[in-house]
Amino acid sequence: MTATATTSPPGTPRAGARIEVRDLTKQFGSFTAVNALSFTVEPGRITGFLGPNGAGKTTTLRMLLGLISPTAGSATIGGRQYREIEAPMSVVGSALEATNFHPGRSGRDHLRVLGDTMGVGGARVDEMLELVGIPAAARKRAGGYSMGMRQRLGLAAAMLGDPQVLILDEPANGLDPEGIRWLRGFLRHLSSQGKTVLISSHMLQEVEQTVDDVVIISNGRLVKQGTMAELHGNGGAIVRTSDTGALAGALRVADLTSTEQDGALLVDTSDLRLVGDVALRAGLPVYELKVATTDLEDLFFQLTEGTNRNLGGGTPPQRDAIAGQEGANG
Ligand SMILES: Nc1ncnc2c1ncn2[C@@H]1O[C@H](COP(=O)(O)OP(=O)(O)OP(=O)(O)O)[C@@H](O)[C@H]1O
Repeated sequence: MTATATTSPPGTPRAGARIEVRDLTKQFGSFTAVNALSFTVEPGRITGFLGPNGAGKTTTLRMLLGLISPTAGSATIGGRQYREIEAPMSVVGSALEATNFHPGRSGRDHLRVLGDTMGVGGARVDEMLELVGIPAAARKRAGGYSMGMRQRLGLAAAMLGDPQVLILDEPANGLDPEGIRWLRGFLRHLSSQGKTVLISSHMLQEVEQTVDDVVIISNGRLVKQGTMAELHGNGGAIVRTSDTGALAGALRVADLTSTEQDGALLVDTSDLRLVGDVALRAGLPVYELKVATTDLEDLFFQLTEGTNRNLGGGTPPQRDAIAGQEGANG
């Protein structure tokens, strides 16, 4: 890795910084886009910031990055508001939209201009283009880039200052399955170095194999924060036999609670051998035995869409009509 003012010495991964959002609220006129939102994002983990379209994800990220001011509450990175951070691009890298490149400038030139403002040299630019897999394409005009290439260029820009914290808005958008797999490996590598990674998405399924933790919002409010494992649930075991009542009794004797579900039993343990042994001792056949998993798509829908204001509820105001009220930073 090329030594620059902002690059860590080789082999000494820097610890990331925690993101803390406390009672964060943003109103556009009388419309509350983000409503008393609180959550934390830990270093060394990939956190998915999830919610349906219009839930308030981008608005939250813009407040976190000091692009708009909160109406109330706070959003800090490593204990400081973005605007208080010295050399912020070496602490926080972000890609909010994949489209804001000058169309006539090559991807490489775009990064060079950005690098100049950060004191980062051309070698680092080329290294980042290599890292995101577009070294050749980066010499062409960004106006001709596919969505996936723009995403990769945005990522390279976010990484230029070797930041501890990476904040990406819908980074999987426009990537094909191979691109999503690549992104997963890329982010996993960064989090394993102790960096803090926050990515937004309106689809849980899109990022379910990528993220460790989730923050789910709907209508500007938090509906769930937890680990992906918690979201999947401990599940329990599902067992199917010839005599459900008899197996339920045998499980009870073994101190296991079960409930009938679609002709099978849902048992409050994820130890499948234990359930199989109980059935064997009771002389009952086992037709099916598996860990019960949560249907994430269903869960996400239950948590969010049912109350989504953008699906027929209250009408948000026209963006442009309100945007002018934001002042210079809005
Ligand atoms: N400048 C603005 N003026 C008025 N309303 C706004 C403004 N910015 C956002 N909104 C509204 O706030 C709500 C939240 O928007 P936001 O872009 O944060 O949602 P999101 O979760 O990022 O959605 P998406 O996945 O579609 O990007 C939406 O109803 C949006 O129309």
